[in-house]
Amino acid sequence: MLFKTKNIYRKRGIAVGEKKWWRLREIPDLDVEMEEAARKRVRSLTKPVGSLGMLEEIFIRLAGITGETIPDIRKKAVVVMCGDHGVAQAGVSAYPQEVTGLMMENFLRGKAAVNVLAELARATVIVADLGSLLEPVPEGVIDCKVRKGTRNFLEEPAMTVSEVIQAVEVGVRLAHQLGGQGVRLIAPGEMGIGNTTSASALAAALTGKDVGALTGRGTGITDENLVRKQEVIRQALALHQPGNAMEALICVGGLEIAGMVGLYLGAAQMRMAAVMDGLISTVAAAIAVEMEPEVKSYLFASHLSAEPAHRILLNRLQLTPLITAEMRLGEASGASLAFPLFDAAVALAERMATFADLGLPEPD
Ligand SMILES: Cc1cc2ncn([C@H]3O[C@H](COP(=O)(O)O)[C@@H](O)[C@H]3O)c2cc1C
Ligand SMILES: O=C(O)c1cccnc1
Repeated sequence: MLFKTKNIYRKRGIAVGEKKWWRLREIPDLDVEMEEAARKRVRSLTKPVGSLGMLEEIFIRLAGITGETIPDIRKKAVVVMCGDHGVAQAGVSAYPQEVTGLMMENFLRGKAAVNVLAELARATVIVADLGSLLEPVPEGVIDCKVRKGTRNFLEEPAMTVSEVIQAVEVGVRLAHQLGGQGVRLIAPGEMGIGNTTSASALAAALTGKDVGALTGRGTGITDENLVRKQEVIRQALALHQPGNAMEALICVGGLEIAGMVGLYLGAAQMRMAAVMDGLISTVAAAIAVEMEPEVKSYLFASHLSAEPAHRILLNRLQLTPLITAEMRLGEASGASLAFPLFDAAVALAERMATFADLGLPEPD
């Protein structure tokens, strides 16, 4: 049976937007005094004012996030959230659904792109299964499977309210655990064949932008399949008519995307800086910001994906990507690639001489 989201709420009696069930802790404000001290420190360094560009901004915001004069960001984690998508049956990806499970095993062996890049950045890689079709969940993967794949959102909402709640909570709790272990920089990543269709539909629902303008080729689909992908998204949005971000997540989202929403919420609650990757992670971050606007202060954009919706979402979040490398992979590969820039930002502020060290007056 087809039904609209509002009816789901009525059926289950859950006021998803009002109860703030994801708020395991309050999101702390940034430490503005520490930010001010960091800004002063950056100005005092032996270089023209502003010449280290975004590296300066990173250092200042990290100081505000951590409350530390020299933020200790040695502990970094990449969390690859995995889930399959019912809509993949509509022929919207260039690859079959089995690839999701195969890639999970690849992550475990340390052989995926994200493993290589995370290792270079000395970041830990954690893999969590929220909804893959793979059974049993391989040892080494965190088993938090809510359901084997989402429903095909061309026919019915992808998830139920309670499934979304479970998946978001997985992310929030995982972020809390990592924060408790001293992780200061987190990069939510994902694996899920078909998830650029889900993410583009979410981006369209969030921004109201034209589906034709924001839908890309994901894994590299043909012209013909791109037209089909756009049609799938239009049909799904016409069917469900989501009225807000949470309704959109329920109707056209994914389990791994909901889990990433939780990671961003949990990261902010734990004063962790969250580095976004490409389209899928950014749409999850944008949903988290809709749920809790304070999340935005904890977000950093790593790279600009070739997916057109990514630029649109970054503009909406008013964030500038550090890297433009025409990547379109996901997994948190772009975020991992950007991790060393964060170390660079801190090292520069910590180790450069100041004008005072040279016996020169500071710039006005
Ligand atoms: C081998 C392989 C490795 C990947 N790693 C990330 N993705 C990326 O591609 C998928 C999204 O694209 P689409 O919507 O077109 O299916 C996601 O799983 C994403 O993380 C991969 C895709 C493949 C094929
Ligand atoms: O932007 C992304 O994250 C992306 C793009 C294509 C395929 N998978 C992920």
